[in-house]
Amino acid sequence: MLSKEGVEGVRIGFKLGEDNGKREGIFPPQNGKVAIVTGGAKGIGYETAKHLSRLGMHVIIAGNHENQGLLSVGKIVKETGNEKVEFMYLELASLQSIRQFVQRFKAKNALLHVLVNNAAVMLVPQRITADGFEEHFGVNYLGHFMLTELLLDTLKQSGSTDCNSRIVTVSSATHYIGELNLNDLQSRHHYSPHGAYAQSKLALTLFSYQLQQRLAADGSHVTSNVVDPGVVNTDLYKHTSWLFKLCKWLTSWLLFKTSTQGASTVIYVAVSPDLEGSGGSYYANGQKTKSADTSYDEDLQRKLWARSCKLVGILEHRQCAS
Ligand SMILES: NC(=O)c1ccc[n+]([C@@H]2O[C@H](COP(=O)([O-])OP(=O)(O)OC[C@H]3O[C@@H](n4cnc5c(N)ncnc54)[C@H](O)[C@@H]3O)[C@@H](O)[C@H]2O)c1
Repeated sequence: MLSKEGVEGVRIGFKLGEDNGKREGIFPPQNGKVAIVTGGAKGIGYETAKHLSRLGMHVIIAGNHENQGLLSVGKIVKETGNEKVEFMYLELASLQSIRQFVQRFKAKNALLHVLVNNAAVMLVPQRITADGFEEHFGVNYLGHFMLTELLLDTLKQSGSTDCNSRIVTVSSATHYIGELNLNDLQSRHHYSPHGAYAQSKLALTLFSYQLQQRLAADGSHVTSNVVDPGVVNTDLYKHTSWLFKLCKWLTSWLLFKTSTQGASTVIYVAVSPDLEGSGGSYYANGQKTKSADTSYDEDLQRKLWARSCKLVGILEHRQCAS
């Protein structure tokens, strides 16, 4: 099957966005490329990892549940026939674990063409990470901030003019109602699970745009984009009320996307030739879309960046230079 560039393409079994039928999931093979998918053992991350493997990529599932990760690797190998799929332990709630993950990855001397910042928790009770960060902020945002920062040199080495490396950060429509409280990023004065999740997703969106600016300013062949996968029937909702779960159970066939549908925009942004060299955008339903006005506030982006460097203990002038 030929993709629109005339390259022998791989159909990966879904249609993109709401213009179903106009654009199908046919992408050029990605053999020889390497991807890391955080939280790739289940849900949207699993489908992303599976489809990237089907395209021939070497995929690393980075997650904090080893058994589940190994089971997912086995399923993907069986289903795609691609044996270059592996699990590597990564606990995003621990800066030490993130550092160790990056050390182990770098010891492989592999390139890195796609980083999918996908893992998340949602609506968890007030809890803190190993480093004392509020869990939504620490896992969803700061963990990925740190991971990306430590992998940036490899991403830069792996990208080229006609084949940029790609950072795909999974946000959520919830970011539209998010507020970033620079005076209380850890929600110590007031905690609401919804507010904390929304703040983490707004932070990821601000980060992704600021990262793109910095990458473009230093002429890197790396792009950074954000994706909203839509409302998807996954375990992310396990901390919701029983009433919500009942409604979800009754209506999921109608109102919720499947994980494969949820992964479609993530995969599109990770590999589509349409987006070569293009960064700094927000995608939903396979289309470039406007994110919340606050997310474009460059002053806020820079402030969050500086604060994040401080919180994770990275010198701002390292990669984070303003
Ligand atoms: N499901 C939806 O409706 C929906 C809507 C909008 C955005 N999203 C986003 O999509 C992404 C994927 O979510 P999903 O729906 O597949 O959820 P999911 O619960 O099925 O998967 C989340 C993954 O993150 C991993 N994870 C959680 N905490 C971790 C930690 N501390 N360290 C390492 N990994 C950790 C989990 O193990 C799991 O593999 C998330 O970023 C989520 O915010 C989902």
